[in-house]
Amino acid sequence: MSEHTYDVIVLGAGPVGENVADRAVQGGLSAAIVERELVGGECSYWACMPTKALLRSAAALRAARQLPGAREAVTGEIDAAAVLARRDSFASHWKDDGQVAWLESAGIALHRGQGRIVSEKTVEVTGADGARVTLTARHAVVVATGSGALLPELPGLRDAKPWTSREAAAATAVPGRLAIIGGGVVASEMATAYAALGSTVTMLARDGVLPQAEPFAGERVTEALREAGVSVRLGAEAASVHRDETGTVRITAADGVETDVLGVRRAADGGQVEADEVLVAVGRTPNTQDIGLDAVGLKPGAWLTVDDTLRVLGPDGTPVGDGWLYAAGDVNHRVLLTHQGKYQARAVGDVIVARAKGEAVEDDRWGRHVATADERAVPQVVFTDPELASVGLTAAAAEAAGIRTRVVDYDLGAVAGSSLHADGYRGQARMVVDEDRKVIVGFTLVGPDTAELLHAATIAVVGEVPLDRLWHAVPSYPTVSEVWLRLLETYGR
Ligand SMILES: Cc1cc2nc3c(=O)[nH]c(=O)nc-3n(C[C@H](O)[C@H](O)[C@H](O)COP(=O)(O)OP(=O)(O)OC[C@H]3O[C@@H](n4cnc5c(N)ncnc54)[C@H](O)[C@@H]3O)c2cc1C
Ligand SMILES: NC(=O)c1ccc[n+]([C@@H]2O[C@H](COP(=O)([O-])OP(=O)(O)OC[C@H]3O[C@@H](n4cnc5c(N)ncnc54)[C@H](O)[C@@H]3O)[C@@H](O)[C@H]2O)c1
Repeated sequence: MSEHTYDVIVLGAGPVGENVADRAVQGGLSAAIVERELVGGECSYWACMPTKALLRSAAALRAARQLPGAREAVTGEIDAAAVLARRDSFASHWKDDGQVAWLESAGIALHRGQGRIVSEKTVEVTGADGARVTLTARHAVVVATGSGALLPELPGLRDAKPWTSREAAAATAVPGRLAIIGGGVVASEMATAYAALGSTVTMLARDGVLPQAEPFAGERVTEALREAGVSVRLGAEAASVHRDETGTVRITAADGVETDVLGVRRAADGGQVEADEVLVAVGRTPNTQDIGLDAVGLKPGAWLTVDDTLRVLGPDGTPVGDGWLYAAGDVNHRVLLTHQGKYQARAVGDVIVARAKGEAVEDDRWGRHVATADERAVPQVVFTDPELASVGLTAAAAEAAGIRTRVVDYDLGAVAGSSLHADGYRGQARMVVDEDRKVIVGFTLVGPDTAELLHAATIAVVGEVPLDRLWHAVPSYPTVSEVWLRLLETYGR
């Protein structure tokens, strides 16, 4: 068994692990990363990039079809094979040579295999051939092992060979009929993608569509999915799944309660759904089952709880050992998004360097070594059509947090820039104002091509820019961003 010592050892070479190691090396430490599959992680090969590639061509086609003059130039239908081929290239054909080359250029050592913590600051790596390597960290071990799809205990589900987000992202053919269990982000994006690629899609959205977002956003996306031919069954809950000998999957749905877009509640249709594939998209589970957590007194299979500088906390609420164990990204369950995980990674890499060098730790709110934005300023774009772009708190979440709020809504389609952007542009914007501090604590946009508008709102929320100063941030005419002015005018001066 070979042995190596580094300043920092990172478990998992997803986007988060890569960034932790990079920051540590940039700070003058040595770092090794352990990866059991592909360097680049879920995001690169089975999540963010391939799914967005599946969605993009249809969005461009929709945009062209909404404009006279351009519409006439669209003479055919979407070419699903070409979309899948473009997706393949965005998943780097499921090869990680490019990212391995980047690790080398960044001075990060790579050990391939399953990493397990065996004792304080010590990790054992078991390669595919069974060979073992022991790695010892001088300063820190960082768990960045991410998450996997959660499969609920549903009679018949596992035998029916369901798709998870991985199979949906990497499919080699478009199924004729696709059933989706779930109504969250993966379910909504994949319903949008596969409906556009030609599948007949049925969504069993037990808890509604995008229930974490402002209600108007989920309603607009539900409406749009239905306009695109998706059967959205709000309130319907899958009770059992069976794949017969012909390959057809039958999902029996229990009756539920449906709340329609006007808020009217009624009994939801149970019954059966038939499909060629069933995608299960009901959330994630942490990749901590087999990483040796028991060796340090933690529970295998659990999400890792962390303090402000992302050190893993033990059952007694204090950092494990002398604070040598950190967790960043999906695995700490703070925010399951790539950009937010990478933000944590920068804080973790830098704080490990600071502690190693005996420098001051800046762990006050918005300090260099903490991920304060995770608490109340998380931006997210859901790439449905229309897109949902949001940052910070919804009106309901702000109220629940005890903030005295005023909610301002504006019809996005009524902005001059929107009507130019697309004929029949439909959308809505909401800003949630903290009335005591006169700053924005939440912002949501739902409408075509709103993704790129989000960052202005993120800066306003993170910067806690006072509303009276925002009046001086004048949006250009005629852009969709003029909604900022309209929202301020509606709020009043
Ligand atoms: C379908 C889908 C679409 C998404 N789209 C977006 C999006 O558009 N934008 C966005 O911001 N987020 C998106 N996300 C979320 C995003 O994918 C995750 O937040 C992100 O991948 C988390 O990064 P991570 O590095 O923490 O974990 P991962 O990307 O999961 O990487 C963890 C790595 O650790 C490795 N690993 C695990 N255990 C071990 C071990 N014991 N030893 C060695 N290696 C190990 C894994 O093989 C993996 O490579 C999406 C998620 C899904 C499922
Ligand atoms: N564009 C993006 O930013 C993007 C895209 C995809 C995924 N992601 C991230 O990946 C993570 C996983 O996405 P996801 O869609 O799997 O999770 P999610 O948490 O967004 O949605 C899961 C949904 O399933 C529902 N649900 C839970 N158990 C259920 C059950 N037994 N039957 C029916 N419905 C059930 C929940 O109410 C929830 O609405 C999310 O945190 C998300 O932020 C981000």
